[in-house]
Amino acid sequence: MLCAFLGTNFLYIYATPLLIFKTKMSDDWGDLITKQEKGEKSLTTQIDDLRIHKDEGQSGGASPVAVKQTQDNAEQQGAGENKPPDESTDDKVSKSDISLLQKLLHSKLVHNKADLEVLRKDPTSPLHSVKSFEALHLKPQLLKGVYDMGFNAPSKIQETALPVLLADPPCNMIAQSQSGTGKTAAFVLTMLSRADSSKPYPQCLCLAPTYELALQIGQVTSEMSKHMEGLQITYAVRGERVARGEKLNSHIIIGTPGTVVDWAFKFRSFDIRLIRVFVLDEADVMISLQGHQDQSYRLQRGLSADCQMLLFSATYDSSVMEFAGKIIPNDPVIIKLRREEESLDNIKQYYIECNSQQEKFEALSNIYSAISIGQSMIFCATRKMASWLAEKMTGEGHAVGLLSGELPIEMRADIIKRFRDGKEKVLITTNVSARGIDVEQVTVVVNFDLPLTLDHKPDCETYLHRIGRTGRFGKNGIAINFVDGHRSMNTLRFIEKHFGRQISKLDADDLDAIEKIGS
Ligand SMILES: Nc1ncnc2c1ncn2[C@@H]1O[C@H](COP(=O)(O)OP(=O)(O)OP(=O)(O)O)[C@@H](O)[C@H]1O
Repeated sequence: MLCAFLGTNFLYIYATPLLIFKTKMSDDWGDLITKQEKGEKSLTTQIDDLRIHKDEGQSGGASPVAVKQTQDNAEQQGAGENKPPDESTDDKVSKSDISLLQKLLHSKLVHNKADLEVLRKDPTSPLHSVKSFEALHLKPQLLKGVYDMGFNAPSKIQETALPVLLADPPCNMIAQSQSGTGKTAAFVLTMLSRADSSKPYPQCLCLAPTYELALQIGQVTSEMSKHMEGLQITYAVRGERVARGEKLNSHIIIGTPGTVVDWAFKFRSFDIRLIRVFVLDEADVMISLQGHQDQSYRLQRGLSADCQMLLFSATYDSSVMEFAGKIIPNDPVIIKLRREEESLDNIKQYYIECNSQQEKFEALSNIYSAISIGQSMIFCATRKMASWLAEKMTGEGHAVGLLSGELPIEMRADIIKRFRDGKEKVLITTNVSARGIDVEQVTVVVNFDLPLTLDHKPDCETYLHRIGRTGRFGKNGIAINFVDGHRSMNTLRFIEKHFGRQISKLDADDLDAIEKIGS
């Protein structure tokens, strides 16, 4: 079935002027998926096959280097209630994978109506917001680059962050807001405002947790600076080499902590004391990766006292805050934009009792035949279950997308994009592989398996996150839960009680009743 998504041997992920990611795929996707299901070499590890090519004639690009997937603390998620925990290693998605996936998916701003919280210890730091980029008095070439990217006005977080970021004397900042709200653009703009291309040495240093995330930032930097003649960017990432004693004459370094530490302290390719802007992006991902925290501290300690220090994160828990406090110790302005709350308002919730997997499938078929469903997401406990269901539904003529955490990240992004574009109307997924994705046009969510935590307790937070995506923007949504036995009925009752919202019983054979829920 995946052949339908990827008809060619090569999947092109990017075709920007700067970089082209190209991955060689197996000729036979069916074989690949079978191997994957048998637990042979995971597709994720095949991201090793990725190659990045510099497009000649562009400045600031990376030279060809092999991409190696970071082996970081992959999160694991338990399988469904019918599976013992040791069978639950179905899907593993790391925080850096989720971050990259979000970057690949966010082609435009995520709007967030939540209130911005600003905290500042130093009352002299500026605090006003700007409604236009002109008001920031940017260099004309930079302003041109910003407009060329289609940015007409600052995003919500940029409105408040940019005046602080561009103030003189420079202010330190810790900023948290969900992915897609404009953080990268804000700090890239800051680096480009402060970099002086007439001085032939690195003045801005940006740390990202992984190779791929560093390249994403580099891409934005190159694009935004395309009218700034002479401005040079260097990637300090695995595979890039500097000769011992060789001095960098580029203005901005974007890299991962390990390589930057080597370049700064071992090879002395640049003088870290001359860095004017230090950015640490994706702090929450950074701390999930072994060694990155210590390397970041080491670099931070090498900076001069008047260097502007900035830290960005999509989440803001105590471990991120502790890290942030050490990286940015001096009077940072702290900006937080909370995620908009998900709610069960506007969502009709139902449950259907079934005795077996096959019965669940038949009930699902009845639903799809009785009501006209715009787009729907179906959540399964395990990858195996998701594949089984995808096959059955495809057999019934449904255009189905199957999202599995084992697939390489760019394939997952492609599957999600296809679903967003309406090319598939049904997206079947496991809990883990759906993390971090927002598909707003979904009208029906089906819990083929109810969500459970790793220790097999009802997972109310995940339930809300799965279902909460249907009833957005005042639209009505439908949630259908399959219950197969005593334990899952208890899970359902727990969730019902937790949210204080009724989950009504639906008879899978009563087509009239099913038709009514769709009206
Ligand atoms: N002021 C703006 N106007 C229009 N689009 C914008 C603006 N700022 C950023 N964008 C676009 O919105 C998307 C998200 O922005 P950005 O990548 O800066 O967000 P982020 O918070 O850093 O999220 P992520 O960490 O996922 O990259 C990008 O496609 C970016 O080009």
